[in-house]
Amino acid sequence: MEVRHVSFRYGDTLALNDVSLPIHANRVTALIGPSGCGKSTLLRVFNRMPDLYEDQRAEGEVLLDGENILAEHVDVLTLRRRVGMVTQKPSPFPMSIYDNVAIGMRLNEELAPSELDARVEDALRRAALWEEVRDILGHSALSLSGGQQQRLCLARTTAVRPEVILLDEPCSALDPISTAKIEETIEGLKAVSTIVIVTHNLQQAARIADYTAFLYLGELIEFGPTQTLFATPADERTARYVTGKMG
Ligand SMILES: Nc1ncnc2c1ncn2[C@@H]1O[C@H](COP(=O)(O)OP(=O)(O)OP(=O)(O)O)[C@@H](O)[C@H]1O
Repeated sequence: MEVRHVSFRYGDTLALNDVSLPIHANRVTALIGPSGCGKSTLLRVFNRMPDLYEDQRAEGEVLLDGENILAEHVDVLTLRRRVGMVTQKPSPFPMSIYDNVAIGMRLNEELAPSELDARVEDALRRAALWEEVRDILGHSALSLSGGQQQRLCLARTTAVRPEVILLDEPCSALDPISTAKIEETIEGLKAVSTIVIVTHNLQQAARIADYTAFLYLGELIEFGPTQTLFATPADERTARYVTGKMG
């Protein structure tokens, strides 16, 4: 994916100002920066969430396999199958664990029951949840713990095999053990998808991201391999942020 000169306004408020960066395939890219710098806005532009609101407007281009996904003619429902999103708060549907994972595939693909079972198992394994739920697949998803629900949401998103997975602070409501499991899952998902994650947790970015983008006041200040950005930042604002002296 390639972000080219993206600007974004909420009404009169400029939330992103001429942001350009590459999003490398089958790698994890972290978006970091102080509160209000535009991280979530950029993530939401990637699957055209702002289309739901009248006064929100993106300019510029986001190329996915060379096609500008911000173009008028792009079918947003098809796009959201290619670019899946997991939000901060776990939001399983009020149905069984199995159905939560199967629902997207049932809507989009014609699969035999045995194939569907296999894909559900595969998605739950990738989300490091299979061993915990294999005997209770018919139970309500709402009976799971917060950490399990978040891994279920990851399984639901990945089950339809999106090319890009967007994660908006997926661990902010989780304990350290669940967080470690999610991070392990993200590492495993790189084999099949490109990952973009918004995180406030700098240690998490350092642990899991191959590339990191630092945003400040709606502008991209610096982008590069995570190690470089943390160890030898080029911009003084990045240096202040990654050493905890800003925000
Ligand atoms: N629905 C909205 N309407 C108006 N302004 C908004 C809206 N959502 C966000 N903004 C503004 O856009 C800017 C960027 O917000 P955004 O949520 O993208 O930042 P963020 O970096 O993700 O912040 P945080 O880390 O606190 O989640 C902020 O100035 C914010 O106040």
